Amino acid sequence: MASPPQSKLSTKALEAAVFTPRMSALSAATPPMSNPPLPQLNLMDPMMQGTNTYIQPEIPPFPNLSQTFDGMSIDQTALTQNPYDYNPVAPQQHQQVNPYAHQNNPNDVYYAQQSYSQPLQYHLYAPLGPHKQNLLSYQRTVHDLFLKDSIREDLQKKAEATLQILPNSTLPNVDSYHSLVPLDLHVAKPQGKNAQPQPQSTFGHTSWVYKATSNKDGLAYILRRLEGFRLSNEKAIRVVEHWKRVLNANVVTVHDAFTTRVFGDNSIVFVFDYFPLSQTLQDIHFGPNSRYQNRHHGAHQNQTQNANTEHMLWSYIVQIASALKTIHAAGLAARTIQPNKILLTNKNRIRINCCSIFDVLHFENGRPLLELQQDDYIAFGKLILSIACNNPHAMHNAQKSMDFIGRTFTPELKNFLLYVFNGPASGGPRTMDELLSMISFQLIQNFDSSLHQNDVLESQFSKELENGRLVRLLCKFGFINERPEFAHDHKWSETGDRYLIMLLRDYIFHQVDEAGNPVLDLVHVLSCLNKLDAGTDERIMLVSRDEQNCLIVSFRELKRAIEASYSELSKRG
Ligand SMILES: Nc1ncnc2c1ncn2[C@@H]1O[C@H](COP(=O)(O)OP(=O)(O)OP(=O)(O)O)[C@@H](O)[C@H]1O
Repeated sequence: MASPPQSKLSTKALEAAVFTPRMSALSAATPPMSNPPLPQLNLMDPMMQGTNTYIQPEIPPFPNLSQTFDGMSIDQTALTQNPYDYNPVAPQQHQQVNPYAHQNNPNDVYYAQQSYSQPLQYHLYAPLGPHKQNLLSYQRTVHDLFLKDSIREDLQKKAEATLQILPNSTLPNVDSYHSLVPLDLHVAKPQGKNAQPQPQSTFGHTSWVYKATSNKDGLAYILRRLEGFRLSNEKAIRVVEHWKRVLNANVVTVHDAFTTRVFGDNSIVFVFDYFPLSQTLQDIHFGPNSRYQNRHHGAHQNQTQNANTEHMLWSYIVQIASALKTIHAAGLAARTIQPNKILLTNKNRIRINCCSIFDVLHFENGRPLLELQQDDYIAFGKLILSIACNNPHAMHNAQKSMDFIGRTFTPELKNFLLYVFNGPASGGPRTMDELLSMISFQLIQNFDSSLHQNDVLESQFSKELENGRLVRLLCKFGFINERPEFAHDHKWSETGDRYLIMLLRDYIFHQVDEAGNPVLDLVHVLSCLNKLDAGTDERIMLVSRDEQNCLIVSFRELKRAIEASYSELSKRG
């Protein structure tokens, strides 16, 4: 019998980390679920030939300045000015939630059907295995070999949200977009005497946000529809062409805008990039489910908490400054810097949403660009002030709020706010270059964090580097070994290549130790499969099942044998 391989991973360390026993223990503990039929994956030739062809599984749907300003105060005219007419109370009246972030609400118009609630079995991704400190430096757990569960689960949820559809939807196809799913749930309102008018969005029109799939490229997009809008000037909609060229990692890219009557009215639709499971800063910081809800920044928090809050604020400031730099350089103004129009798409990762809409809607107003851009700075300051004070109404008592900022955070933050509210001491207009030089140290710090984050992701991805190849190889094994229809075909199963492959499989998967116990060594399996796929010249000893014969054979020869058998199978198929 083949002796156990010299693996760097101890059998003991792996005992608790092997798939099968744990998975079955989990399934035993889990009440049986009425699972939908498994997706039909077509594992045909393209995959086996190493091409990137991927057959989309059918996913079952489920519901839901370097100048100090310390002695200065804020110019009251700047504070009373409200460039965007932003009313922080409005979002509460206009109750909207992301259906993917919440469970079904029976009052919701679209998601009352319980029947298609079928979440993925995330419990299967729970971290398992012994604690790191029990292991020696050369030992690894299974989880060290694959992508972190939290990242995989996050990506799974996002993919699931992207693929979600609305069964029995009566929503029409719009232009080249189909499979519309509404993302902002308009809560059912009482009818008749108590009927209330449909709430208006930031844009002064009833607005709807749909996720939709493009039939040009198959990708998911956001369609933002404004009801009852008549385009009076053809030129207005062409502004979007300028916005299409604004490519910045902190701006939600706009792709198109068109008018339509498919909803039975005159609507204008803007097409944006879709970021699954994103939430607005309004939801995150001031929403009913906000984790900051009962938190009072400042005196009640310790220094570490204040430092964390400031770290988050600088991250927001740097990202918005980057977006504004690109937007202003393109001869445009953002006009939507407000909490309900900034999306959080990942931890501390924000993007300005809905750019271009005001430019189209208020085209006729023709306000000077410089004025609009200066309004962006004030809106920027209001946003940061309200988040720093954890109070959407912080602007109502700006001086008190600024005193609070001065007591709680570093002087740099206060100086930043004074600059965006008051402008430079020289009295000229604010400029992005001046602002950026003021916050240059924070830019470097954020750049550094983002490089660290890249390194973490790269090391995570490297763990999955070879998995695609190995799965294809395992599939070939599965196709070749133990074919019942060829069981009595002497030529197929008993001789040459197939015999070698069978012994190789025993060598890789069916090793036993001196006491005859199975050796479940994942590192041995992975290293054999990698050597086999590479076709190395390393030779191994394969032992027949009756222990009467030994064969010394290289991985290169074994690879050739697998290729030959697989091509014979595909010829017969
Ligand atoms: N580009 C996008 N990608 C993914 N989700 C989005 C995108 N834009 C909006 N959403 C989702 O749609 C929800 C509603 O967005 P919306 O901008 O209408 O916010 P709102 O608070 O309802 O603002 P308003 O009062 O103007 O309607 C957001 O909470 C967000 O989850």
